[in-house]
Amino acid sequence: MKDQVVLTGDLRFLNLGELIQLIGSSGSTGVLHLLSKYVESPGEVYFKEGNPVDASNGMERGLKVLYSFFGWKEGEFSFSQEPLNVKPSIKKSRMQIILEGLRLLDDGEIEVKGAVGFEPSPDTADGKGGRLPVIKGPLIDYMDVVAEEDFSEGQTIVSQGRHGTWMWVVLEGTVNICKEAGEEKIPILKVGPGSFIGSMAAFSQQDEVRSATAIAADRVQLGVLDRPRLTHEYASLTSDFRNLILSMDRRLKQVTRQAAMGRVSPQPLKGVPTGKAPIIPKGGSSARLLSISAGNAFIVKSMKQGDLLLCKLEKSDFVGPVPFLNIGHEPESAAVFGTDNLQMKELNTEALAEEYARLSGTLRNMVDNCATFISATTSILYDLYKK
Ligand SMILES: Nc1ncnc2c1ncn2[C@@H]1O[C@@H]2COP(=O)(O)O[C@H]2[C@H]1O
Repeated sequence: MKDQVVLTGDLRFLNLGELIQLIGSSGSTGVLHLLSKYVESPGEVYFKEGNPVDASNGMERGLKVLYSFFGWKEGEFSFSQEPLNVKPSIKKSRMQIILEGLRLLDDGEIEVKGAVGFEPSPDTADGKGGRLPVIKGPLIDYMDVVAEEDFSEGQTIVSQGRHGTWMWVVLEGTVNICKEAGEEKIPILKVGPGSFIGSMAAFSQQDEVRSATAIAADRVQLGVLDRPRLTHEYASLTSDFRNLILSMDRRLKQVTRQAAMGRVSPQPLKGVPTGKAPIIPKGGSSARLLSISAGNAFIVKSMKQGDLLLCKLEKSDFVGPVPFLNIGHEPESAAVFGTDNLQMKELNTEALAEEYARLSGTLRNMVDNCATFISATTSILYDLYKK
């Protein structure tokens, strides 16, 4: 493969977090070159299939160097697709890196290189302030946008508990995603252009209950998606792929519920068979992708503060790494425990990867976006639990 520069630009317009998301959504392998007149040597971030695996600046390498690039507020970048010749030293998921990088920057732990200072922290949906990252989706495929809708700041787009199956892609502006608990609206995430609103479970159901409330944080333009076309495409997928989509949707709902509870008080795990050996240990490199046919599995993150249950899985849910998605759970950052009656069958990851590659742009973006939401919400959950 010949080295090929596929993306160049100015860091004032696309920051490192956005670049990582962009390169991540294209699944590219190559090197991101950074140049800043405020730093002596150029920086490099090495991407393997869309994930940063190493970074270098002068003689220094690794995750700390990658975080330092979040402080490069001015400069130029170029990304070239090329084969990699580095030993991966970074194991964190894209979203964990972005969230941690932004947090370190906000906390003043990363030196800002350039004339631009800190951006003010955006307010949260409840007006109490605090930092919520904005999650952007992959580049929008306008093929499936059938209409546009405008919302003004503070307007509710969907309300938790209401029924509805419409789906949108954010074209412009930012949307606050909140969980409602009694009178309280608990902010979970902000989502920006390219992100989707509306659960993918609606593909398999005539009726769906909204799992959260979405409120326009500023002037928002949404693209209404061609649900009949997307539902038709969904129906044409293999049952394994449909189950994968539904299972991701359930994971997102569970971690979101956990994150909302975590804001009230951290919930330690109950009733999880952690006394037994895990069926997938954290970091286990030989983990396969499995589907549950009976019993339950529990995804558990072990932290200094104690074990944290991320989700409880049941029949038809997948367990183990999905090679083409990064949700930041097992095996790289969490372990899996199973009940005694747990039965699983192995999934054909090659066939699933081929099916993923054949998806329409919009459906693939929705799947990727859901994975990013899971990973981002899980990172928020970790942060809450640490406090
Ligand atoms: N943790 C989350 N991160 C991002 N978006 C979410 C999250 N939880 C819920 N949502 C969105 O909020 C929407 C509420 O309605 P739905 O359940 O149809 O679909 C939901 C998702 O699109």
